[in-house]
Amino acid sequence: MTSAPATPADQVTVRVPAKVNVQLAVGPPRPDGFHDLANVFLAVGLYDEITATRAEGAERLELTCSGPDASLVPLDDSNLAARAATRLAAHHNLRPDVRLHISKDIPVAGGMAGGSADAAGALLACDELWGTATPREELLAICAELGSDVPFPLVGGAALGEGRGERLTPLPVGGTFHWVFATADGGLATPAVYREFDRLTGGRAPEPAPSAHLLAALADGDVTALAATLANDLQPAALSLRPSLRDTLDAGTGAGALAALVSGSGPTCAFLAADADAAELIAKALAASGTCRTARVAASPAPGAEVLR
Ligand SMILES: C[C@@](CO)(OP(=O)(O)O)[C@H](O)COP(=O)(O)OP(=O)(O)OC[C@H]1O[C@@H](n2ccc(N)nc2=O)[C@H](O)[C@@H]1O
Ligand SMILES: Nc1ncnc2c1ncn2[C@@H]1O[C@H](COP(=O)(O)OP(=O)(O)O)[C@@H](O)[C@H]1O
Repeated sequence: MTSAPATPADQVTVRVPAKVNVQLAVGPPRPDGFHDLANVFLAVGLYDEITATRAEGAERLELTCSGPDASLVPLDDSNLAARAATRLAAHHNLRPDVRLHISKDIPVAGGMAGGSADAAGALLACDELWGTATPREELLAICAELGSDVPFPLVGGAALGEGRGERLTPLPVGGTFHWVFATADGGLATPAVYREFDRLTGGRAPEPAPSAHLLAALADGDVTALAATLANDLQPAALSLRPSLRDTLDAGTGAGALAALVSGSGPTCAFLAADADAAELIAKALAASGTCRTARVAASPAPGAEVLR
């Protein structure tokens, strides 16, 4: 007996992770305004879900968003998920007749690359919905056009991002790391944080390089060694723009975190815990400290964007 031919799905949902930068080494500004980076991305188990639904004959792409931070997400053409779907349609000479829904759990403008995650998720969801089977290399190239951070959530796990962060080399991770993420009221704009970095460094930062100790700590799954090597060159700039983050970092280390740092351009603060139980205790203490909006636990590494069946 032969089975019926598969019919294309009318709806596809993709789950896609947030990131923390366990090392973010930033060089001087380039002529194009970007900065060369040694950006060690680690995917963490906080996820957005992107659902793409067939909308044949629709005048234009439709976009909705749900979740506690939904009101902060732009629903116009500037939304990175919408831009991703439009870009993939153009790549295949298709009309972007699709309805996208973002179920948002990643903090918005928090330095956890939620918008980038949505773009990567939308690309994968539309590729599956339209049956376009875009080769991985082409998907990654489209991601890199959309933003420096967009290729990573497609891949997940851990990776070194070079250039402006878009050129990825996967990294081995030898264990599970437990984190607490303290979100803040109000975001920080990434370009403003890079500008403040340039002001603080006088535009003369050294060329960035990955730390061999940090890569070894990741590969060994050694939480103590990782805690000793976490580094974010954008942290002084984020603290300069938002001095109250110092209280958040101190509250987490006071509650037993092995290390604390600003996640990427901030203002979310990341705390590395010895294990899952310690992470729960640190999250409770942070929530009670009055120094953050929410405190969430998450484990890493997390997988990259994946279709949920
Ligand atoms: C800082 C990081 C760390 O992973 O992320 P967040 O913490 O904001 O999530 C990234 O570098 C953010 O990447 P992403 O948000 O994709 O940046 P893009 O859209 O490519 O660029 C936005 C703006 O950020 C600045 N930018 C970004 C990347 C880079 N290597 N150098 C830069 O100077 C530029 O001002 C650029 O115009
Ligand atoms: N799908 C999206 N989700 C969240 N923000 C988005 C999205 N698309 C565009 N944006 C815009 O990108 C800005 C940065 O958002 P986000 O990616 O969450 O933070 P960060 O760059 O700090 O990691 C937001 O303030 C918002 O205006």
